[in-house]
Amino acid sequence: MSSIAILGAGSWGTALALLLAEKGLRVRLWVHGKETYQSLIEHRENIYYLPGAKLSPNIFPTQSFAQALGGQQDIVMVVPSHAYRMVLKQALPYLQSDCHIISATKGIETQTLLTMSEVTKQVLKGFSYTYTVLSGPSFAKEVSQHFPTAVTVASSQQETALHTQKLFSTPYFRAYTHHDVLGVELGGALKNVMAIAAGICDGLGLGHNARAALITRGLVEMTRLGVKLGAGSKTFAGLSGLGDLVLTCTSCLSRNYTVGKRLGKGEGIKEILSSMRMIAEGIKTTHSAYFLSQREKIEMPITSEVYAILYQGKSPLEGLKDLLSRTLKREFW
Ligand SMILES: NC(=O)C1=CN([C@@H]2O[C@H](COP(=O)(O)OP(=O)(O)OC[C@H]3O[C@@H](n4cnc5c(N)ncnc54)[C@H](O)[C@@H]3O)[C@@H](O)[C@H]2O)C=CC1
Ligand SMILES: O=C(CO)COP(=O)(O)O
Repeated sequence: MSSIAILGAGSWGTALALLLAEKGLRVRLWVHGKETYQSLIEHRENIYYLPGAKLSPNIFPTQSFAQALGGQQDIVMVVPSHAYRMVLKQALPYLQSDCHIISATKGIETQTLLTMSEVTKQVLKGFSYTYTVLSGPSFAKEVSQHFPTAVTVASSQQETALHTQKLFSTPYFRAYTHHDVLGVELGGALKNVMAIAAGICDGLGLGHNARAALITRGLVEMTRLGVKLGAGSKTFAGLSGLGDLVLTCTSCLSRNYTVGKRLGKGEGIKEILSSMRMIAEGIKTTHSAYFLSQREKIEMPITSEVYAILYQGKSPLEGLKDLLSRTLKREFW
């Protein structure tokens, strides 16, 4: 039986572990927190991040990088983006040459403004490895319940993308290959900013028209930044851009949308964060995207307003009003 390592046992890491274990792989699941580890060992269930899904006997939780990574060829990175660099650095001594890193993390590093493939390149400098990003509209809960799901797996090398496609695909989980690593990464990260904006819009009770406009104009500014950074524009119309935008801008299952909705209803960001155990990547990604837009001189009005609401104390209603009162424009890309 072949095996795989997964670093990160939050909702997504646990759901992917279940999926791969069902395919007959032995999954070595590296767990960050003690409580989560105990829950996985004692209850064979991740009661904090994915309650209700029992672990198959093929999943082996561990807190040791040596145990998780020893002899592994395929390694899934699925920790929050702020922890990605540190976890990969800790993993490095146990990685074998020519290993395959599959990142399922969605985010842009705050200090460096780098995507996860770029962080990987820095940390694994001089080391031989291949890389795939897995992204797209995929709530962990629905995947763990075998609801039909489609994602994108992108690698600069076609055979690596094909390998990842085969590794993850099941009758209910369909993986499409792609070559545009940067575009797929940026789509998955930037949609979280728009999900916060859509949540704010709904929290304020501004209606469906406003939300549809936000999603569409959100896609425009995501694409504009992506293209400036070197991504392909069409990538953003795919599963990792439009697909994930539609999902997370319209569902209360999205943590980012929920953060936005609570902001729109009048709660403060500190209060919201102190009540959440799970990660809402969009909060940090808003910071990164805002500074990227400044650096690249790209107009990103929705991102700028979400930034002002999250980081400069602007009221959500003022933010939305300012978005609507901008000078009139042509609709073009
Ligand atoms: N949950 C979902 O439906 C999906 C999540 N993702 C992405 O997957 C990544 C992981 O998210 P989730 O699994 O949802 O997270 P989660 O919010 O369910 O759990 C967070 C996990 O991060 C761990 N963690 C916290 N601080 C850490 C640190 N310093 N070092 C290592 N681990 C640490 C926690 O122990 C926990 O296991 C994110 O980038 C997210 O955007 C992508 C697709 C779907
Ligand atoms: O990325 C996701 C689904 O594709 C999960 O979205 P949230 O992090 O907003 O819950």
